[in-house]
Formats: sequence, structure tokens, C-alpha cells
Amino acid sequence: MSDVNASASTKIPVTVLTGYLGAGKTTLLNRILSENHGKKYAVIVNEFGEVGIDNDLIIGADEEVFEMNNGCVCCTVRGDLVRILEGLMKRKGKFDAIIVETTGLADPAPVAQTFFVDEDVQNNARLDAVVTVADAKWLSERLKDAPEAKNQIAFADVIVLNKTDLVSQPELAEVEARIRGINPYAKLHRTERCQVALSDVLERGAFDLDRILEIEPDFLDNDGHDHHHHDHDHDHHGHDHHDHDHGHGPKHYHDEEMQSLSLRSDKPLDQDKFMPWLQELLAAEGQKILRSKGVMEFSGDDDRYVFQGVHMMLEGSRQRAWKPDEKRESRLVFIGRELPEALIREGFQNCIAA
Ligand SMILES: Nc1nc2c(ncn2[C@@H]2O[C@H](COP(=O)(O)OP(=O)(O)OP(=O)(O)O)[C@@H](O)[C@H]2O)c(=O)[nH]1
Repeated sequence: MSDVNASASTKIPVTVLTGYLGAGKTTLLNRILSENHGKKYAVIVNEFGEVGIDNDLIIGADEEVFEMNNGCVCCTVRGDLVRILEGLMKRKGKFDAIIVETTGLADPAPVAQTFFVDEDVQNNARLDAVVTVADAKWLSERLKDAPEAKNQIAFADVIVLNKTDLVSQPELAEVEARIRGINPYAKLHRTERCQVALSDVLERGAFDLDRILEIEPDFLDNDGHDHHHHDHDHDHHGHDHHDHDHGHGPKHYHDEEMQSLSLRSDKPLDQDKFMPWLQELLAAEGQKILRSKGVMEFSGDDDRYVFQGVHMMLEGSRQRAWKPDEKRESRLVFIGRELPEALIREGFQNCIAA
């Protein structure tokens, strides 16, 4: 947890673009780059194989495309990515934002973690959001046989549910319900050829749980439960894979292994208790916790504190002052497998300031 006081706004926002093979990542990238937005993006493409084909497919003359051809992401790429990012940092001011497109088979974790590990990168760039393009036609199949596809959904801050032209309305509702079983918090957009407003995918500030925790109002209203707390009554805990239909609205699938847990408190937290607790929790349980985020109210502090984590890596800073008309409260989300729910809830309770 470094540079607590660094302003997030001076750092270059980085969007990590992920999605399974053929879902439409290049299509989205082309949309971003060909739109007349007056911004300058640096694009980093991670390719399998020796020849970077994607590079040729990306249109738009103004952007610079950097390729990483080191094959599989996991280990090699982090070093490669850091090297490219450091090169970009030296030319700070020339880019408004950076987009990293990962290969379709990649687990987004190592890419996202890069922004928490390397000090230089951390001081100059911030992970804005993980955007996952999902193939409406094939995602359900891939969720069964490809763990990467599931991780990509679980990690997402924004999901572009693409190729809606290839499925019927009921099929679309079905795949959306499957996505929600894995990740109820991401903002979801249904698209054809990735036609989505750029403001919906870029400069999202994944930190800003105001938006993330709004969740999808339609989704929440659909089964008659109090969904503001829907995390409390279902969506986790080793259910057999099942679905249930409440007679109206979409079915809600509960992924048999991916879980999410959200916590909130309107009593201020003790920063001296909270930060060590969170760090220890992620150090001990970070294999299971894929993604964590939160907006915190600390006692005696007029600023909102925000953090986000990928596995055991964590980044946080003061974000801005609480607005006078804003409800002061702390909210956290954990997404992962076999989440130690009781342990997390109890630890969080212990952080409430006396
Ligand atoms: N029918 C249909 N086809 C689409 C849509 N979006 C993209 N495609 C097509 O799907 C194919 C794959 O799209 P890409 O954008 O290359 O997908 P990608 O995720 O970059 O693929 P990889 O680089 O292989 O991982 C292309 O032939 C696109 O033209 C859509 O909404 N509907």
C-alpha cells in the first residue's frame, strides 16, 4: 500500500481489455481508436505466437501500438509489460490513457497486478478498469470448459456482452444470468460489434464503487428479494450449480465456485485497524480472493479512502473529500473462490472505530 497521498488524477489511467478468444476485443479496440474522441491512447497488445497479427488489424494512425510477443502472459509478460510501461512513462503527457489488450487465453490477474507491483509503474499509472468482452453465443460453453473465461468475467469491472445478434432474447437473458452468477457487480452492456459508448468502457474509475455498487437495477429488482443485500442471502457458498426461477425476470445462476461478498458499515472505521487487517487478510487468503475493492470512511478523516486489490496485491489512496450531501459509509466487495465469509465479516466488524 504505497503512496497513500498521491493523487489518483495525476496518474495515467490504464484499461485492461480482456475476453476469450474471438469475443470481440480487437473489434472494441478498433472502435475506441477510430472514434473521434480527441484523445491519444497508447495501446499494448499481448499476442500469442511470433507474428503480431492483431497489430495489423488495429486501425487509427494516431495511436502507438506496442506489442508483447513473449507468448503466454503469466510470468514473462509482467516484466515485458513493465518495460513497455516504463518507456511510456518517460513520455508522460503524450498519452491520455493506456489500453492493454490481453490474449484471449490470459488470466487477467498478472496483467492487472503489474499496476500494483512495480513502484515506478505504480507511481505513474493506475488501473482504471478491467473491461471484459464476452461472446453472447459461446460464453456459456466456455464457462464450462475454460477456467480463464470464468476468471475474466470474475475480474471485470465492465462487461461488454457482445454478439447479441447471434442469440435469441431468451438465450441472451440466460447468458446474462450466468455472468451475474459469477460477477454481480460489473457494469454490463449488451452490444453488437462492441458498439458501446466509449465513456462506458474508458475512464471508469473502477475505484468508484458508487457506480459499481449501483449494480444493475433491473437485475436486482427481478426476483423480489431485497437485493441491496442480496449478497447476504445468496450468491455464494458451495451450492450445487443450480438455478431458480422466481416466476418473473431472469433466472439467477449461482456459480458453484465463484462467489462474491459485499460488506458495508455506516459507522466509521479505524484506519489503524482496517489497513493491517486488510493486508493480512489478502496475504493469507489472496489465492482465493481474486478481486477486492472498497470505499472507506475512516474516523477523523474527511476524505474518502479507496482501495482495490488483485489477489494479495493491494493499492489504495485518499480519493477526495466526502461531499456534504453524500452518505458517509464504507463499502467493500470481495470476489473469489471459497471465500472465508465468516472470517471476513468478523474481521471487518472488528475494524469499526470504537
Ligand atoms: N456476428 C457478430 N460478429 C462479431 C461481432 N463482434 C465481432 N464479431 C466478429 O467476431 C470475430 C472475432 O472478433 P475480434 O474482435 O477479432 O475478437 P478478438 O476477441 O479480438 O479475438 P482474438 O484476438 O482471437 O482473441 C471477427 O470476425 C468479428 O468481425 C458481433 O457483435 N456480431
